[in-house]
Amino acid sequence: MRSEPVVQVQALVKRYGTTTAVDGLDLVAEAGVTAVLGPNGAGKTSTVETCEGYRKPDSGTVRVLGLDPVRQAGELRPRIGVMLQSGGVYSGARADEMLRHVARLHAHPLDVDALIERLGLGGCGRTTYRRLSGGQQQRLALAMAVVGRPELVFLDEPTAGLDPQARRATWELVRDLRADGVSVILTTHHMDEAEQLADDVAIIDAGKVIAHGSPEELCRGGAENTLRFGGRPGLDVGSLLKALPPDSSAVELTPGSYRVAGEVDPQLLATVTSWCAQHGVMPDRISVERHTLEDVFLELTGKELRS
Ligand SMILES: Nc1ncnc2c1ncn2[C@@H]1O[C@H](COP(=O)(O)OP(=O)(O)OP(=O)(O)O)[C@@H](O)[C@H]1O
Repeated sequence: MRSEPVVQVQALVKRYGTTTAVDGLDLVAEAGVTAVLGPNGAGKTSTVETCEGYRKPDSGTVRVLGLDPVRQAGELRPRIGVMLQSGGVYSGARADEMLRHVARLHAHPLDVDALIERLGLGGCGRTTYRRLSGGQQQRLALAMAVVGRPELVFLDEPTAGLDPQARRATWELVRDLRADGVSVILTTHHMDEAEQLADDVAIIDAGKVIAHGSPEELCRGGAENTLRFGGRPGLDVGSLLKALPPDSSAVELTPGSYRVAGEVDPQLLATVTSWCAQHGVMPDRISVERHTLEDVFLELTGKELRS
């Protein structure tokens, strides 16, 4: 693993006329998989395209693998892979030709045939790009981004519109890239994708990073998690509260239905069950409601993600 961050963005500003798409954004991505989440128009694509060297910052600094993506593009380009949402491909070329062409531009490419099989493109190698389905075009774009064995790959919504099987194949490929020491910056609208794949998540809203951390850290840092259990009505919740860590709460919501809120971890679960044992309470149900990244996102931005 590299010790220096793969991406360092400081006070980035990107404007289009009177629209400020990126508004003083700071982001540090370490080696591994970083997911960039945000509602429509949050500035994700503008940020990522600036990192790829396709857009020039209005102000601020961007370093990718320690290099300036605009001024040192010649040095950077062979070391990164870029999956564009669309375009950049000659639509009359055959899928396998394009992939082999990109592979030849790199010193140590992946095995093209294995990659074609891997992404379920085996049947369409001889098909021209324009005749591929949307999902096939997307998988081909992914293959072209990774075939050169880059050190860092930018994937802009890699699974948008894919069927579940192609989505799983894409996830597997991202996991393999990570295992091979390749870092990935991934924009996505799928929370489960971020939760499944990312070491770190940056949530962007209105051109700024508003939260950054591992999925676990972000879920812990959001609203409290809760534990619910059912027992006989009228239990002494004051006594239960004394057994719990200081920032917890315990209430009887309706007769016989109890809710404990706070940092719900295995220790807290053990404390509640042990308190029940000491007081001769046999819970008839017990459940832990963990906050998902989706909840955290909604709390922070007040917006739903496009699905
Ligand atoms: N080339 C452009 N010219 C003018 N405005 C633009 C341009 N590209 C983006 N914008 C505007 O900048 C803002 C941020 O757009 P950007 O595409 O970076 O956001 P995003 O988070 O990637 O959104 P999405 O999830 O919808 O792709 C939006 O208001 C968008 O309309």
